[in-house]
Amino acid sequence: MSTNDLLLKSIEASKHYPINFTELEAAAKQALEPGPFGYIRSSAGGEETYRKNTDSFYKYSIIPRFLTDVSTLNTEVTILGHTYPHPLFIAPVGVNKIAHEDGELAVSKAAAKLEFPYIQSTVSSYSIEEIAAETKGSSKWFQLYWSSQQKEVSFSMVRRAEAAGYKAIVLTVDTTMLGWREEDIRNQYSPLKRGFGQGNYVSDPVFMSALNDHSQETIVHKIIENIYHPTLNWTNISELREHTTLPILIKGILHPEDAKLAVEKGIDGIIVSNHGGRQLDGVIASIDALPAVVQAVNGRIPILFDSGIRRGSDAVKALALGATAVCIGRPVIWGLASGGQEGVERVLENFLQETRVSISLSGARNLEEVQNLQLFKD
Ligand SMILES: Cc1cc2nc3c(=O)[nH]c(=O)nc-3n(C[C@H](O)[C@H](O)[C@H](O)COP(=O)(O)O)c2cc1C
Ligand SMILES: O=C(O)C(=O)c1ccccc1
Repeated sequence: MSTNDLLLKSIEASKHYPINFTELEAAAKQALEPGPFGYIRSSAGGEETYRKNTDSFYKYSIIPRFLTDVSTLNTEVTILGHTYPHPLFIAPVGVNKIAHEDGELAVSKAAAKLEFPYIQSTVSSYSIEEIAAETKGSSKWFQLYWSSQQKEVSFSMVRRAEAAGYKAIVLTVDTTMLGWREEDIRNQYSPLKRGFGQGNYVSDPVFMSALNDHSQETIVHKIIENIYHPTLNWTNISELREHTTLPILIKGILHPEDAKLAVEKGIDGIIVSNHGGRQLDGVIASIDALPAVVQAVNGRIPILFDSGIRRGSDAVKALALGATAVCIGRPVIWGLASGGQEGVERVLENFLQETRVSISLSGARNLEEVQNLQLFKD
């Protein structure tokens, strides 16, 4: 099918669903209680970085080329030995059951259907094995939150991901502790304290066997204790390296020197991200951090990107600035909250089609040509 056929198809398919981010968020607000809605929507401190993440995209304008014959389009991207049909990934987002009962199962199934690689969070409501069983043959990566009290739990989860056919490990390094999130304080809302996000822990033999008892209170306490990991450092990454043959990516890089260090330490890829503004408020917008990181890495490892991607043209800008692929966060969860698996499918379909149309209308026919697009910066 040509891009045009697909575009018409998605116009039809989206008839009953919200289309853009603002509409999706409004629909999710209707569907959710203030606690869960606030948890997903909000970010850290005065939400300065949250606003900057999206506002900063406006500083970059695409300068299109015309008369290039854009009748064909190939959006394939090869990352760490695997080829993916498009450079759009699902960002790791935990505790999906706060948005919808089907949680990560709905998201991963929608992702499998539309061939978006799925990055599963450590704090998922469903386990690695439950998701793998429902999405056989699809591309999946595993995001790891380092277990500070029991690093054997980290190694066990990584082994399980490997056994389930996941293709990479994403170690998140910006969440040694949760950011200062005023909305959650206001709402007195902590998903972990309420027992969400346990799927990978309660199914983990190493985690469970170390507990004194299997009461909810003990499980919650131990997860919270483990997820607070301020000691995380480069030595832990070497240890992780010894426990998996999968490629390791680091998520949360913003400084070019950290990007260089990652390359020097043998890390296989990085994700430029500020966690959607949810960690340190006042940090640089993710899109503004990207160019210097791209320069520092100089093509040696793939660079994924997230934080602030709201539509296809945002993805094109990030790719043009040197990202190998981009990850979509909150839009997916709003789709989940408002329409379950079907809602996520609509969001992904719209993202895909807008990205494809945007690439073609900027005169590019593949991702190499997208990378060579010129951007004007205000
Ligand atoms: C509700 C919620 C939960 C998240 N959970 C995780 C997580 O478990 N692990 C992780 O690495 N990032 C997590 N993130 C961050 C996302 O991976 C991503 O960096 C962020 O959503 C990007 O910002 P955006 O959604 O504004 O585009 C979470 C984000 C949200 C909104
Ligand atoms: O809220 C988040 O951003 C996040 O990464 C997280 C951390 C612990 C539990 C649930 C989500």
